[in-house]
Amino acid sequence: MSIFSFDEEIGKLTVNGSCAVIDSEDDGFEQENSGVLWHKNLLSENPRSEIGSSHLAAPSSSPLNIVNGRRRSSVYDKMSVVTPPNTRRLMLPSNEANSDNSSFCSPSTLKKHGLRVLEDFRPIRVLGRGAYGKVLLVKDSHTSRLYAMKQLKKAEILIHEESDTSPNKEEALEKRLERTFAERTILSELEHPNIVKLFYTFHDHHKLYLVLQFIPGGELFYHLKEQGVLDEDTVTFYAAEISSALKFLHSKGIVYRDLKPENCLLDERGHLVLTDFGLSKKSAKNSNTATDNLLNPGEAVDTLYSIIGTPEYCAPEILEGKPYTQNCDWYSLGCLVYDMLTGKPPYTGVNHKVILNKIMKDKTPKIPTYFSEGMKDFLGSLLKKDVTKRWDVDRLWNTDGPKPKKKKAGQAKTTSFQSHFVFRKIDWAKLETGEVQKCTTGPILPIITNWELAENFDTEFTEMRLDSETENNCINIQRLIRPGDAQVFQGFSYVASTSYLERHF
Ligand SMILES: Nc1ncnc2c1ncn2[C@@H]1O[C@H](COP(=O)(O)OP(=O)(O)OP(=O)(O)O)[C@@H](O)[C@H]1O
Repeated sequence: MSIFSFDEEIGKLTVNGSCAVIDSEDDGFEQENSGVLWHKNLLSENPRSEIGSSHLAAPSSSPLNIVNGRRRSSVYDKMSVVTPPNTRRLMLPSNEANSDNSSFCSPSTLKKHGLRVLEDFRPIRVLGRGAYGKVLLVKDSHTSRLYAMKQLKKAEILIHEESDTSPNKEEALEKRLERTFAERTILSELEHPNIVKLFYTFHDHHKLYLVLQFIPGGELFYHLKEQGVLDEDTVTFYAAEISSALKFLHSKGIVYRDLKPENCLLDERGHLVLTDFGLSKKSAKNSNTATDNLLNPGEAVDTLYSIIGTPEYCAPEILEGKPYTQNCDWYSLGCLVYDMLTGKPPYTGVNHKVILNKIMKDKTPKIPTYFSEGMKDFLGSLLKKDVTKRWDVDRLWNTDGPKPKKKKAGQAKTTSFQSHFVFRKIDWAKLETGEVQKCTTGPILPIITNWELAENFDTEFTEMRLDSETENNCINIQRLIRPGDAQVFQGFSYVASTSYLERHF
């Protein structure tokens, strides 16, 4: 199905491609005054901001970082970026193409065309917050089903830092737009038991909305904070579920690029679900082909160049600004496994340069001597800074043919990732068909007495008032969005197929 079909259909119904502007009462749940973006509040309340005012001035592109304990936000384009040769450019509209900012339609028009609108959902509480907006627990007013609604503020995506005088402003904007569409486009094409499901997307004057499956067990980050460290069996179970999701993504030509505990959620049975595909990248090679047109086993997706991700979990080749492939995700898996076992990733630092220096100084990461021999071997193979010596897991992956022999602990060479000693208790065949996820429980069973309470999410979010934005230091959105800017979000709206919706409810 064409990913841009809905808005394009509606576009045809309008005169000169313009639709009615949504009334001010159709704004988001937050009861913001129409057209107002609350900057000071966004900054002071953002729990991920540790940092000084220069970072705070630009939430959309800042390396927002830890404040409470270990929480880290992803880094976008703050660091220098070499333009990827295969980046698909979004066409920015010319000013005369649309001079009234009205690339979206009224709720009644959207409804008529089977699209969802904000008023279909009742907000219940805040689940989390990221660089561009909040994630809310919402209830469908028609069906009473619960969803996680990710809201992205258009102005945050469109505006530039006033201090940014670089000639590449337009290019940076294109990249932000591309990433915004990437999450919606990539998720709408995927179905895997360890990847969050996307049901609907739509947009109004101020925001873009992604209506996702609500994963009630909270972030792995939250459970790590509660438990400190996890035992090897628990960690290898999660590593197997993440690997299955990563291998699936790579086979579709997608690099995830943002593996970290904050993006790993636990479902009601304690199985791991990857969320936040805002930094994922689909290979240009097969972006115009059917989604089931797989790359050959082990074939690399296009080489990428953007420095992106969360530095503590980033592969050295990304931090160095070198070209990289999907193999970067396997290095990040090594960092995450190390983090779950020890309480922190192998290299930490205030920015990517500090982390890179530490990686370069070290011959190999310091793997604690108390780890089992199998785990030392596993981590040593994933955390190789030289990508040519690192495990090429996509090539080593093996579920076909006879069951591979399990390797002994400490055996460095393995012919199959799945047959490594650390995975000796994993039933890969059942994991990959989704039977494990459907019929068994994971090692940590989240306590859920009432799904609407979102008990496994940080109270700093769940106790946040839904209308917490205050009127201080507001910036009028109309001054920030230039005529024609809003047009760039055309094509964002989406409804999953009926069979997909039925399969997951
Ligand atoms: N489907 C979901 N179910 C439950 N909670 C969710 C879901 N999606 C996101 N969240 C919560 O909201 C938080 C922020 O979501 P997400 O990481 O997608 O936002 P983001 O803006 O991309 O963040 P970042 O700036 O860190 O990249 C998550 O860490 C999680 O706690």
